[in-house]
Amino acid sequence: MNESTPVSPMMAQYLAIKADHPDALLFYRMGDFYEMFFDDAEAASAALDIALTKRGQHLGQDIPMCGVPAHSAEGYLLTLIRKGFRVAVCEQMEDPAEARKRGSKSVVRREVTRLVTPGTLTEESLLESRRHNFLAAFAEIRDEGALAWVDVSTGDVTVAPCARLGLGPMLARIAPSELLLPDHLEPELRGLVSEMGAVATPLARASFDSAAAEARIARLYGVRSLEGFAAFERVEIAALGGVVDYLELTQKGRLPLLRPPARESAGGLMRIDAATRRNLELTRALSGGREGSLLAAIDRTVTGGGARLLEIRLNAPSAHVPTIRERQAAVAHFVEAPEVARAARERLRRVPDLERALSRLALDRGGPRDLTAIRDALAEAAALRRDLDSPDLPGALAEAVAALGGHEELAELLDAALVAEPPLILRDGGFVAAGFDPELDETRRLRDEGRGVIAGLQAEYAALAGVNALKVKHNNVLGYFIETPATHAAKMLAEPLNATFMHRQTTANAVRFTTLALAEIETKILNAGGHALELERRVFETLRRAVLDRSGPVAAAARALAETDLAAALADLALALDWTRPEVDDSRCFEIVGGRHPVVEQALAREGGAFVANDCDLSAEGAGARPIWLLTGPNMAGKSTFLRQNAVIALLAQMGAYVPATAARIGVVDQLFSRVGAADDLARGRSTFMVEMVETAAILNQAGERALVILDEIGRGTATYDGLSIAWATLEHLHDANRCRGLFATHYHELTALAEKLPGLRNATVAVREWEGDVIFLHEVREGAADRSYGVQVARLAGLPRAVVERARVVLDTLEQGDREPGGKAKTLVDDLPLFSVVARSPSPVAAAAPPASAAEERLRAVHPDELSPREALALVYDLKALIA
Ligand SMILES: Nc1ncnc2c1ncn2[C@@H]1O[C@H](COP(=O)(O)OP(=O)(O)OP(=O)(O)O)[C@@H](O)[C@H]1O
Repeated sequence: MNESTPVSPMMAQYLAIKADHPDALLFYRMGDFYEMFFDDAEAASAALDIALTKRGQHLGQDIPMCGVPAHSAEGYLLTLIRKGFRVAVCEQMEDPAEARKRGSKSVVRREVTRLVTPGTLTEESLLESRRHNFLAAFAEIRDEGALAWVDVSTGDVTVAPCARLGLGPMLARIAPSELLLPDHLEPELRGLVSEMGAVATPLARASFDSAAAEARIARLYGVRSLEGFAAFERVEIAALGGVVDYLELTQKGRLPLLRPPARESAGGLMRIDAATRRNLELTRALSGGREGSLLAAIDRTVTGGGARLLEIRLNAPSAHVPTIRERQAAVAHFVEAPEVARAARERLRRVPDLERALSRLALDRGGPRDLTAIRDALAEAAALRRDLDSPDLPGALAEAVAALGGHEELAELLDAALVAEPPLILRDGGFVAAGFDPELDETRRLRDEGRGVIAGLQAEYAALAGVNALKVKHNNVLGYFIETPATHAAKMLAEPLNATFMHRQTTANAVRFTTLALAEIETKILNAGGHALELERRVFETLRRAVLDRSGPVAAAARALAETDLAAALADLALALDWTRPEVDDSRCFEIVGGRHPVVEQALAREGGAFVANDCDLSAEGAGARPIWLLTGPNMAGKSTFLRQNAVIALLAQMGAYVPATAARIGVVDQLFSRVGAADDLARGRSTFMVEMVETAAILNQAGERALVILDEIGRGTATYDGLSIAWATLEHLHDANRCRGLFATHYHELTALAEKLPGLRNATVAVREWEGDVIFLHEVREGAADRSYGVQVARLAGLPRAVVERARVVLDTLEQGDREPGGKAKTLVDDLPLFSVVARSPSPVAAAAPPASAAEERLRAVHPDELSPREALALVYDLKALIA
């Protein structure tokens, strides 16, 4: 170490704390700022775009530094977290005056009070109110795996078995922002985790030790054994243990209010893998945003909790018929009573986010507004219960409505204790209502009416001394004092007045005194402000305790509000868009009458277009069942839309919603697969065709009898004959081996011949009409096979140069005659057809392939503008218009 620049005590403290948190930025509190030093300062100043300065020296080098004001730290934290940093927040744990008492060299005691990471946020400003923010942990014991996930901001905890192979789909479904995993797995899984949009955080293996975990979790919930919650596997306990260990680490012992862990059994949910989610654009459109996704199209919830529940349900539709029916019944209740639903939604709109307020209070990170949020939410919940209560409520809704009430005592307490609109920050005070705490009222009176109290004293003392000119005054040296003109000095200093008035000072014209009462009042006034704040803190703590004592029922009310909101929102959607209640059962039926695609329909509606509804019957039961449809039809006809709409209808039905159709009967689908041929996957650096084949393989290997498989142009990413052969074999495999329900769209018309061989295959086509060389899309799905692709016509609609379109027609005709024989007619084409020979000879292939001129063009060519009168010119315009009409 460089002798000339010894490490300052503060820097020594900084370095010691930093050494405990090497992988986080250290927000080191200094007065009103959080300061960062060294590499942290350089990284943070770049990430936050703030000035990098210097402060002193360390080992002979300048110390880089940057800082952010403590009062606006949240915004900076958000930016840092979004950019992938973790932040250790280090606070001053004592008043600097305390530290000075220990000697001039002593440093204020500081401690890291919290580690801020993507998965552990609770602040309103750091979270999206309508989305969950999950922290997940993956554990493995031998060849069994489990995933646990928790939303610290709402207290939801879930755990499910999850083999390593299933981790990708699980992460795609839950979309955690952070995944904890044993450090030895991190290198292997890092890529997968970041592909799913999460940050991977490695933890020591000990964090996942199942025996220690069990004890840790039992302690957290204050129970002897976890058996009361569910029969957890060891590996599930290990995963939960990882979460709890990390929470203890990051929250520095202050644990969030976690609900008892729910165990998700395998088989209860419709399984949907990551690619299917992407293809169906469940929560994100292919463009990346929420806009254009199915979620955006169906979300009519009016509360944050309702929106979060909707996303969960959409991501994990049920495969359990009774659960699905129960949810449908709740929606149906509101569909049948639209007025009740409307009023309920009006009320729900006013309900603050109960779950998040509750969890901030539990973490002791809450403020007065979290208390008023709970007060207001409970009041609305009670009113909602009165509005909704009726003897004919279906099961799930009846349970929710019951949970909305029963909080009167807490609601009354909060109501009496809090002002209508409190300030944001606890230490500003001013949130406790007058009349709640007599001592606080008195203290505030002293603080606010200090002058009045002093004025009262002045009158009292003037009368006592018999000196009308007696005044109570204030200056910075003496504080409050009593002053009389010098003429009264003798009387004031003599008995009996000198027993009350104590001499402080004599000036040229006046004598100054104090009294015991005045000194007391002065201290009271001075302290009143601080004291009032202290009393308010106490009240806050009492209220916080009262809320936490009832956290179970309050959390249940929060869940009930979300359930009610979701059911009413789905009913609103069904009524507004004329959706129907699907019949869901354990059969292998799949009959949709008049089905529509909600996102495409909404997009068309915005442009004034109408969606053409289509039927689909993939039922796999009964004689003559044809559970697989082979769909051919021109480009742009609506094949992809049809495929997806049926998958989406199954999904909506199983999440418990109504569906965009006039009638629907669906035998529960336990796996949903949707693939589009040759989607680009440049991010993963695989060839498009490779991706397509990997994904197809996954389906062929996994899809069972209850699966619904949607394959859109599989095989298109390679040479025609290879593609056709792969599509052919895939179709046969789905039909014979997987025996699932499915839709298969293709441009390989050759495949339609398979319908004669495979009894469960039906040919279907999307109808178009040809008119004067153009295609008109009817968007109607009918039985039968398409006669051709109309690709050339579609290309023309797309604005391909006319010469290219004409040339393509000629090539197509020749190829069709030669039956796509690679070495045959195509070869002749290259040699014989005019374009290539023309290109060789003429610089203008466009002219060479020019089409015949239209009547209007011919008419125009014949015109000599110089010879036209204005009247003739006008007549010509009319003629031309008539010609092109
Ligand atoms: N049932 C429908 N009613 C009205 N318009 C529809 C319907 N289906 C599709 N469309 C419209 O047609 C457009 C093309 O549909 P889609 O992408 O499904 O066609 P496609 O046959 O899969 O085309 P390609 O073979 O080129 O992929 C959609 O964007 C939509 O605007």
